[in-house]
Amino acid sequence: MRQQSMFSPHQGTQRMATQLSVNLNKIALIRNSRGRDYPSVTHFARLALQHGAAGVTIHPRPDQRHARNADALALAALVQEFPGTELNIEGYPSREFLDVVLQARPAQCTLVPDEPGQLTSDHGWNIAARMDLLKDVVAELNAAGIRVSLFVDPDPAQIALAPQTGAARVELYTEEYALHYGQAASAEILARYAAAAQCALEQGLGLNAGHDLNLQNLGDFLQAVPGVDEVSIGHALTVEALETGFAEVIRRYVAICNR
Ligand SMILES: CC(=O)[C@@H](O)[C@H](O)COP(=O)(O)O
Ligand SMILES: NCC(=O)COP(=O)(O)O
Repeated sequence: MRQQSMFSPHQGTQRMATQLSVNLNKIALIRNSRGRDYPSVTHFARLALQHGAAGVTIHPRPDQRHARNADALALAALVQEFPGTELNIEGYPSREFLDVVLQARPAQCTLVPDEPGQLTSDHGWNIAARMDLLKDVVAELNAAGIRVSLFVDPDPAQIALAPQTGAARVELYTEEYALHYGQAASAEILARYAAAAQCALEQGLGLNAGHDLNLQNLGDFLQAVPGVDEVSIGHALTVEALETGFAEVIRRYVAICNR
């Protein structure tokens, strides 16, 4: 049972479960550092789904430095083996990206306003400024039966515009929360995320969240921010998996060396 956070706007009420979508970008990054399919993105996707994840996420970037377009098709096939699970493909809606998404037909596509060479996603959409583009792209994806989520800052003014694009969900960009977690500013920041979430719910939007969420900061976020349908987590999750398993693997190698 999660502890109730002091910031929870829904204290005393039962929180609906949030779906975990495991982002496999960093598994792909290690794979790409050698020529073979090891570690295999589909193998780790399968492990995630076998162990209770509700879905998997990839964010193929234009330089294909981690998840690649081919991964989209392989993962689309894999989730079919796990009824009720979903593939989420994130990215900037270039023509190349949209063609990959339309071929893979994931349950969800998260549109992110990334520049081609961006290190990682670092801001949400200015929906007012990109309304025409977003309307066209969302219509194209919706026509293919793909639910669309828009990556947004925790800004009610932007979120209030999301329904005009036709998007069904928004994803709150959570780096600011994660960066300040446990610091003096965190209560005020969390309150802003809760207000942004409330705005999304009032607009009838589904609500996702992601970026730099981890085992430490996720629980308080979900207690304080109402109605989060899905979190997508990859970078910290991969590091945490290494931290959890590293010592044991060293122990096994040393045991072999000492035989
Ligand atoms: C859209 C988003 O929130 C990003 O967190 C992204 O999916 C992670 O991308 P990288 O793995 O390239 O940093
Ligand atoms: N949408 C966010 C995501 O997929 C993963 O972000 P991160 O956990 O890798 O920072």
